Amino acid sequence: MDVSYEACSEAAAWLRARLREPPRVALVCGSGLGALAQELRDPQSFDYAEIPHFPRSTVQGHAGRLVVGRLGSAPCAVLQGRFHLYEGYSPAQVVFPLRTLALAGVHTLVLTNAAGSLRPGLGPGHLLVIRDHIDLAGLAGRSPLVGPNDDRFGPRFPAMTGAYDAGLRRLALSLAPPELRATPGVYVGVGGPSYETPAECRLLRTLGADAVGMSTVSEATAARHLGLRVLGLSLITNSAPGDDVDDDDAGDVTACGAGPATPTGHAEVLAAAQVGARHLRALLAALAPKLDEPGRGRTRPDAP
Ligand SMILES: O=P(O)(O)O[C@@H]1C[C@H](O)[C@@H](CO)O1
Ligand SMILES: Nc1nc2[nH]cnc2c(=O)[nH]1
Repeated sequence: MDVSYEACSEAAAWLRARLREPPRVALVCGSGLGALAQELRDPQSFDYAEIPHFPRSTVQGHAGRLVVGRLGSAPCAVLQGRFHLYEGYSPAQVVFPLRTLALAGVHTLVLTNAAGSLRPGLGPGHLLVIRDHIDLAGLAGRSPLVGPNDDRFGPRFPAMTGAYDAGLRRLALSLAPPELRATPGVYVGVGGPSYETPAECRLLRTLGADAVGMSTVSEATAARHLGLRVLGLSLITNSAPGDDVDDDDAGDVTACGAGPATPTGHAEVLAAAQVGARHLRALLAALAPKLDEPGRGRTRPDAP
């Protein structure tokens, strides 16, 4: 698959030729969160298979469709389906859709995901508003920015301090419906697709993570490289096994958060995400007027 700047530009031009107006905000739907696209007015919809160079979704709960419409007054593109490293996609393939949308006009990116809680008291149905992340794959050399740098995307060495926009985070925390018990925290991205062992959860907690998932970090890294403003929202679908869990008996014991210890399967993650999606939709509707601002464009502070 061609992941070059030229391929992204071709996909962006294909979209722009078909859209009533270029998108300025993009939203990536996490597992089971595709219903977030229902917030869009006057939607236009495209299967990923139609869009030049786009990868294909292989995971249940990721429809593989791009829906573009108005979120409040903001022209918004919703990716109903994302790509994960465990599907066999390279980091550059994982971030191809958001690079395309940036070239099509997007300046603000909302990343959502379904995640496991590592923090006591943070349980299924709660929302972690991402303050910072730990990119385990990226730290091990599987960043989407590895390889020759194309300066047209962004600089060779982008800063990742303040990667998640503080203003958007404050807004999300203040506007979230009370049912979501929204709290700021750190998301750790792991490779998957197996869920974590109790020992791995202990390790991740020691690293300072509050929630664990298999996505988002590559996208946030590429988005900052592009100079996009990023908001990250983790809907907690399960608690990861805690210190109190006997490794031989992990299924029986309630773990560090409320609710069931460790997901026993993706179906449970999808079911929990679908329950929380209703409140996330309300949050998006409340955030909509703040996501687009006249005059705002993609910023590349340290671009050459
Ligand atoms: O795309 P997200 O991060 O929401 O999906 C999560 C992580 C895995 O893909 C899957 C595990 O159930 O859900
Ligand atoms: N890695 C990981 N991803 C998830 N996505 C939803 N729940 C989980 C989890 O417990 N661990």
